[in-house]
Amino acid sequence: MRPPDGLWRRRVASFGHAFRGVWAALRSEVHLQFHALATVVVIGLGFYCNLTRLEWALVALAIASVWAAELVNTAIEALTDLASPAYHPLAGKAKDVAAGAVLLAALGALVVGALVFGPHVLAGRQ
Ligand SMILES: Nc1ncnc2c1ncn2[C@@H]1O[C@H](COP(=O)(O)OP(=O)(O)OP(=O)(O)O)[C@@H](O)[C@H]1O
Repeated sequence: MRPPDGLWRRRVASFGHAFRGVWAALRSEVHLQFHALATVVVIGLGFYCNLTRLEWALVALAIASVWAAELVNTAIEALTDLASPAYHPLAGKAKDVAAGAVLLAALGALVVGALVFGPHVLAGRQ
């Protein structure tokens, strides 16, 4: 069923807000710029290694989870700085926990990268 026009406009606007958020974070966060570079390198390597569909799916999930964790971390950092510019143990906890989410996503991506690309690299050396 087709939603009313106003609903479509709101949905399109929501996408716009979301892309604006990604762009704003990308411009301000050096970590995200590094992720962008790493994403391009990994995708290039994926084509070079001729990954299977399942391998691409794992790599895509790993890339997306690191981006998602980094974006949430950026949002929590901004909110924490707004709510508590002065030192507060809870503000520190919020930032540390958010950073922990990025760390776990990055470790997971590292494992996926090693398991997916490792055999291709080893096969290439034989
Ligand atoms: N308002 C605060 N109150 C208490 N501790 C804080 C506060 N702000 C930052 N911290 C502590 O300092 C650490 C670093 O905070 P900071 O805001 O510099 O983030 P960061 O990890 O350097 O991220 P980025 O480099 O992306 O800005 C936090 O993880 C937290 O432990």
